[in-house]
Amino acid sequence: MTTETGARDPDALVRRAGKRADTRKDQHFLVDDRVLDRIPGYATEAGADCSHVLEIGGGPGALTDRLLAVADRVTVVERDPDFAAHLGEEFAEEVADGRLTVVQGDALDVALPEFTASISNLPYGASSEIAFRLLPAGKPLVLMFQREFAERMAADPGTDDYGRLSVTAGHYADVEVVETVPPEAFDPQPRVTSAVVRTTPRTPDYTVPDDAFFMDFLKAVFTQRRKTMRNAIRNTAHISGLGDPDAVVDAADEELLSARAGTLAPRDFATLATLAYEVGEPEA
Ligand SMILES: C[S@@+](CC[C@H](N)C(=O)[O-])C[C@H]1O[C@@H](n2cnc3c(N)ncnc32)[C@H](O)[C@@H]1O
Repeated sequence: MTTETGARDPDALVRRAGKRADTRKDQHFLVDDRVLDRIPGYATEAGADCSHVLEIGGGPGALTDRLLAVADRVTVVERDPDFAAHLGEEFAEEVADGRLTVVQGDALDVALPEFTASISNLPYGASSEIAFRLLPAGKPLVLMFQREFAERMAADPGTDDYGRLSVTAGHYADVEVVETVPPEAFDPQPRVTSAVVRTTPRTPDYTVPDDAFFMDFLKAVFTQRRKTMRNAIRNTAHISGLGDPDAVVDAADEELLSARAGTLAPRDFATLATLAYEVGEPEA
């Protein structure tokens, strides 16, 4: 059974999978054809290279089917063994001709293939960890998240939503929310609204001293987002691991020190983190 666009009917896919969704395993399946049909377009309209698309969390395969229509090759990672087996059977032809590879495993643990783009309706419970596994690959991503998470990821400095998540995501890519998706588009329906985010990789026009230290520094200063950076750097040395935060404050620019974390741009954090790394005696 297919829809008007020739894609496989999502409800029929759920039936053929022969298994009820388990919401404790983050199984909320997209069943709205219009949303399913639009998602791959967010990648293609931005010129993403779809020669090898990675999908995390294939479930019954409605999005997998749409991805196979735009990609030369798809790899899908699915943790649930029953859904992974279903994907192999439902798309046996594509598996046989090498266009689809099904990997049964946890997207946080399995070795990910070299991919040119990832398009996924992520499991809510692990969406942040999975996104930050994908972002450093420097490829275009189209990912579905909970709306609040998506908005924080895409937020600009000075807005309420702006935080560590916005800076870390913005360090790797330009981030935009391209669509919000209501609970009714899923079966079973989640309690929250979702949103599709598109990330376009970018090479920052600044450097950071060390990725891990940069992330620790951000985590630390955003625990005191309403304090001036002068106080935030001093008060959070136990989190950032700085042995001598006063040396950082003595060396830094007054303009950056008197600003609050919620208003600084990623390059400002990079400037301060570089200084902290050089003179603040970070833990080895
Ligand atoms: C929100 S559903 C999306 C399913 C399908 N792509 C869709 O759009 O209807 C998330 C899927 O991810 C799977 N999943 C959950 N945690 C996972 C993990 N850590 N690694 C890989 N797959 C996971 C679930 O079994 C489920 O099939």
